[in-house]
Amino acid sequence: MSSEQPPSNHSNSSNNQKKPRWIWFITGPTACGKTTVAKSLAQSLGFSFVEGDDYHPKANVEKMSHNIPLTTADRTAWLEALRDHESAQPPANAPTPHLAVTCSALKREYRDVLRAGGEHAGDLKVRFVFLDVEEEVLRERARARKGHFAGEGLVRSQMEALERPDGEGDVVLVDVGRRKQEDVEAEVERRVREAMGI
Ligand SMILES: Nc1ncnc2c1ncn2[C@@H]1O[C@H](COP(=O)(O)OP(=O)(O)OP(=O)(O)O)[C@@H](O)[C@H]1O
Ligand SMILES: O=C(O)[C@H](O)[C@@H](O)[C@H](O)[C@H](O)CO
Repeated sequence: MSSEQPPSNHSNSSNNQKKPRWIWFITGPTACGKTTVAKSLAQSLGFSFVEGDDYHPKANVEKMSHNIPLTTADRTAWLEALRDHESAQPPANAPTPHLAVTCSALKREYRDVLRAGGEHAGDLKVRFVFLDVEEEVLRERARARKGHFAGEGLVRSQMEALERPDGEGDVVLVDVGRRKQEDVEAEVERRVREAMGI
């Protein structure tokens, strides 16, 4: 567990020491609950919330809405746009400088793109939560969900693309299959607090 304390606001003036800024990517395949969990985490801990789907180019959304899986080339600019949040100023009125960002981050190489910002800045900590869930549950959630461009037809290809982050030390794995939403949210909050030492 880290002994560093996250800032309660953006100022580091009290002891002149640079306090870390944490960027939490909430990851996993379509309909696993990323948006639900990230919003709840942001609300509970005063993080700013970033919806990763908002940064897809139109062409990507068009493909996904027709159940056509994205390629790595399709995902590159999108991943870079999400990574850019790591170096952007946090909103001035946010209670903390930390972020909760949704991003499927299905493959190791995609997570490595997101890790890159943290490697060059000692005060930036890039971490992941992987929402672990079986395909059948994803199908059910995607089927029940209304008004979203990603439907049940995208689930299979997402599972095929997925490289699980087992053994990656900066990833917190949380089982989200057939568990109540509030239990999942509470576990994610607890695990994130534990990692941050707060
Ligand atoms: N623990 C849970 N139990 C049951 N349903 C859930 C749970 N978490 C989320 N859901 C529901 O599952 C659906 C998918 O959740 P959500 O939109 O948060 O997933 P997502 O991973 O962000 O999806 P996408 O990547 O496709 O945008 C939503 O309808 C949500 O209300
Ligand atoms: O990597 C991908 O194929 C995409 O990021 C998808 O995962 C979508 O963004 C999301 O799941 C649908 O809302």
